[in-house]
Amino acid sequence: MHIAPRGEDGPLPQLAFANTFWDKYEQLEKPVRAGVRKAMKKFQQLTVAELRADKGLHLESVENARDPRLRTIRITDFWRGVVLAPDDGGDTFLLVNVVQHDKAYEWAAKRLYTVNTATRGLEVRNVVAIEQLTPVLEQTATKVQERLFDGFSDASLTRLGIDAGTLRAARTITDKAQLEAFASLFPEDQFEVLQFLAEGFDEDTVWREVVAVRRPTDPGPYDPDDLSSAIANTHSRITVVTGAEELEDILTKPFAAWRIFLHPTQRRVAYRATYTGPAQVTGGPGTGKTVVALHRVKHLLQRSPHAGRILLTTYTTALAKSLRESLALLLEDEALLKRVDVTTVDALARDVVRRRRGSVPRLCDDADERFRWRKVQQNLGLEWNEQFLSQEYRHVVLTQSISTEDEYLRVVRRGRGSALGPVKRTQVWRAMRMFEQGLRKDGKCTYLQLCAEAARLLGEPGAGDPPYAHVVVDEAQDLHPVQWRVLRGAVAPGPDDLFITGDPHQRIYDSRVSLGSLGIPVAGRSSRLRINYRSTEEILRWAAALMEDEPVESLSGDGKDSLAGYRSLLHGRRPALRGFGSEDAELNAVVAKIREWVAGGAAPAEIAVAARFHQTLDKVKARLERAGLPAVLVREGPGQQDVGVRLATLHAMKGLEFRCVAVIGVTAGTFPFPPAVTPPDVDRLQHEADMLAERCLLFVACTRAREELYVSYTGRSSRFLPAAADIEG
Ligand SMILES: Nc1ncnc2c1ncn2[C@@H]1O[C@H](COP(=O)(O)OP(=O)(O)OP(=O)(O)O)[C@@H](O)[C@H]1O
Repeated sequence: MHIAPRGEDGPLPQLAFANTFWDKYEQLEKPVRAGVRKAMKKFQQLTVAELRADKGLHLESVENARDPRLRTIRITDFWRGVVLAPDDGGDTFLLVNVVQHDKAYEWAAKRLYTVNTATRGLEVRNVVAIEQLTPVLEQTATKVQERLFDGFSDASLTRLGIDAGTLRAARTITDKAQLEAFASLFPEDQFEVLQFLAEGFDEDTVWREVVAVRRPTDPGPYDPDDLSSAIANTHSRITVVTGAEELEDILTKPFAAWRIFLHPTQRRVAYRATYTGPAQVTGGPGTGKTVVALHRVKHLLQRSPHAGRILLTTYTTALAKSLRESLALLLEDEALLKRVDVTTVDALARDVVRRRRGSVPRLCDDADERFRWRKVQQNLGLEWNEQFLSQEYRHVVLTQSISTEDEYLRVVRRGRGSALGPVKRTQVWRAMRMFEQGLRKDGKCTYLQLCAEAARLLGEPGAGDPPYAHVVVDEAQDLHPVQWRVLRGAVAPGPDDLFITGDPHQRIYDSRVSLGSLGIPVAGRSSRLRINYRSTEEILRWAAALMEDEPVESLSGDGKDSLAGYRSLLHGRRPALRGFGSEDAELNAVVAKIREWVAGGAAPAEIAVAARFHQTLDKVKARLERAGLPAVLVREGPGQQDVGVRLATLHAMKGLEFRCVAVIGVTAGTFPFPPAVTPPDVDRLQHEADMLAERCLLFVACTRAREELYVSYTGRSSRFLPAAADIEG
């Protein structure tokens, strides 16, 4: 039980906020928010006895309440707060909602708060709705052969924390859709248990993944009335406020739920005291991998307040900028923030080379690189095209650090699906040499060559201590083995050296790695996140179907990864798929769609249009501007303050998110895009990898949408899309 500090006339209360309150707080009008602040201050100034007697607060019980501990308090003349107040002389008060006057009583009357027998967390249910629904469903359930939870005994369900009221309702459920209808009615932890079971997980896995991550290590005897302990156990939904400053801080700053309420699995992996070596966190889009990476940085900084620097990396400069901003939100202490470098691996490599060698060669961009391979191919009159040569260089020569012809002649070309005998290898090697010499002559290098050089410098004898105490990697799925070598060299092997987050389903640059072989073994230190916090379930299902349940190579390269159990608790409209007879009609339709979104309340900056080609985006921009809608190209790096619909290529959508997303031009000729896919007769494995990367590209773009997803094409639709819609226009 919480022991409160004593005021002169008794204990001062302990104040806590529930997520049900935060969900709506930001949308409340200013005077109502001011009322909340004023009321909450009283909880820090008055003793429990004074609070109960305070006329301004007017702590009042609710008529016909199913939970006698629910009270309402005055916020303004028209708004009331709903508070769970102990009726046993305890001192913890939980603000659960702020609702318009009459509705506050109605809301409160239906709610029942209970302590979960297994997780020991505090849960809320709409007990009135459940009791009304259950007898109706019981009737229909008798007519059905099989119900969703028939395979689980009452004892198993009880062990997992399902209590009598939930059990009776759960026994009536026939399918997943019915279960979803209980999402906002059932107690939260119990609902998650049922969702896991419905997804096919067995009892022990559910215990491990849902119950154990929440249950305190030493739970002691179960006490259904110990509100304070239950509140303290419910980190994922309740935040306890300790001081006046903290209260002011959280009520006045823009609220970002991810800073405070972590899912138990997120909290467990981010705040685990220590990992004995590299640790890995995977999960589908929007499951909070970036959030976990940020909290891990916080944990590492706080754990050792004076020791060593931390590197936080991500894939692009734009994402690094956004990570830096988020980290500043999470860490209020400037001194801690200064100990973190947030950058890309390429920028780190450039820095290492510049420091050690005094200068860095000029970098060759993708177009230049392609041009150079084409020239090499033509000069030598080779049978392989530029794409094949470039991939051979990337996947074999750089990956396996091949530096001599002899090594190349002997190497096992892992991951390649084409045979090359010694004569052919000699020819290909000549191409590799010519490519490297051409770059050297021009004082240039590719990014990957720069990384290879940085990794070599970091590993050189006498190179000194690695620059970082800890490395945290976000968006890890697209890193090439030489980039991993840079990271490996940037931190000494040991406990908490590398913390890696990524999603192999979002691999769009075909980088295949085996982390173990790079000195980054993650076995036994891997976790998975399954709940999507970004998109609605409707968007998520639609997007996941694009992947056709195709198992993809895991992040660490030692098995397969799947999206099993991946889901969202949010619901919304189903994504729209539309086909058009001409590009003109398709472009007009996307402009009309954006107008509709804006009219519906979305700010232009909350909307994105994604297309494969820059030219398509330029056309969209011109039309939007003609329609009086501002638009900005993401490649120009707009800041948060810039208004305008965001226009991005599909590759540039990685890591971003928007309220509404339109993905256009998803036609048969662009997905898959023939120049991006190696023909199977050139290299079978590369063909498969390229096709998968094309699918992933579409998947990534579609999973950026929070509320609305719209996909369109002209003529014939891409084969990755579900059954074609009727052609319009
Ligand atoms: N515990 C949480 N509470 C509230 N919001 C959360 C939580 N975790 C994540 N989010 C929100 O969900 C969204 C997705 O989170 P995040 O970007 O970390 O996911 P991700 O797994 O890195 O996504 P992706 O792989 O698609 O880039 C963000 O808006 C984030 O703020």
